[in-house]
Amino acid sequence: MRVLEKAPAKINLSLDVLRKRQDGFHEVRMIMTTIDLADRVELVDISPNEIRIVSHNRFVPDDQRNLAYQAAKLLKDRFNIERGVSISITKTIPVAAGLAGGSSDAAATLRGLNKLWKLGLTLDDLAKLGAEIGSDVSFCVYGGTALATGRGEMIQQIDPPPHCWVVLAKPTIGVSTADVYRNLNLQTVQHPDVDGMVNALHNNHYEKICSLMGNVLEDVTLRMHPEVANIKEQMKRFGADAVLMSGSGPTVFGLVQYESRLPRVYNGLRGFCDQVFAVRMLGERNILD
Ligand SMILES: C[C@](O)(CO)[C@H](O)COP(=O)(O)OP(=O)(O)OC[C@H]1O[C@@H](n2ccc(N)nc2=O)[C@H](O)[C@@H]1O
Ligand SMILES: Nc1ncnc2c1ncn2[C@@H]1O[C@H](COP(=O)(O)OP(=O)(O)OP(=O)(O)O)[C@@H](O)[C@H]1O
Repeated sequence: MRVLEKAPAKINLSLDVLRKRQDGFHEVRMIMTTIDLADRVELVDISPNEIRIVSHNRFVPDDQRNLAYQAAKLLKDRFNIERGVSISITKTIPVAAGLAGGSSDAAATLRGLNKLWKLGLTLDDLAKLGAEIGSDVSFCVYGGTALATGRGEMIQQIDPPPHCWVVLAKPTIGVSTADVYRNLNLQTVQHPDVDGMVNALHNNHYEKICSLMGNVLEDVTLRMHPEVANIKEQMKRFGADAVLMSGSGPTVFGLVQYESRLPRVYNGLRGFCDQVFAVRMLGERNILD
């Protein structure tokens, strides 16, 4: 049997860090939403009792370091599954970009194996398991739009953003999430208004959403990689309505309300960055069911 799952990327419309915890993680309050930029994960039964990763992207590990491998191993061990699976990952989401590509592949693997192995688990069960793999995996199990708290694994679905376009530009550098959190100085951060953003989404207020976008990790990554600031500047100059770095970066995204404005922003950025995408928001609930 064969199961195909879509693994969409996320962006953070708002990302606040409250404190550092005893376990080394940081307590966050952030708003994540799914966009129409997705990897494809194909799961196929194989006769040897093993997990095989197939990916033609040289930046993606094909062994136990792959988050999709870890997702399959977790289900196999937890539910004593004596079956093999081949996991083919077709990457579209840039790697180490702040877009949760690996986390979304892991989440898609959890959803897909739940079907392939007929485990009968709910999305809540899968999200709980996903938290054992990484902080962003729980959100990626559900997709949609959510307020994420704890270390990012506590998910509350909220209203989706209005229909608009998202332009993404990923500079050639990769960023380590652990390094960015380590270099964050909580004494000096400007906290974004996360609750204001929840309200703006509820009221479907596009201009308010644009004005409230904020990410406390942005300054840290900008200090480490000044070229990210340049991309932000260019994206504003070419006409995006609001511009922010996603997650720990380095990808910068810009919101564009009118399709007529899109070519100017997209083509303008292509002069600065190899990896530029123009996609739709995909923040509605239950898109992955
Ligand atoms: C930046 C975000 O992508 C925003 O959505 C997430 O907070 C990071 O999620 P992630 O990549 O799934 O992170 P994990 O794989 O769980 O953790 C990677 C590293 O980031 C740091 N980390 C991550 C999440 C968190 N709430 N606090 C942290 O300090 C830890 O040093 C951890 O070892
Ligand atoms: N399925 C996968 N796809 C991409 N990278 C993976 C995968 N599994 C493991 N990795 C490893 O994880 C690292 C981070 O990649 P990923 O694309 O998930 O980062 P990210 O988008 O910054 O994640 P996040 O936004 O959750 O912090 C990569 O350098 C790669 O070695």
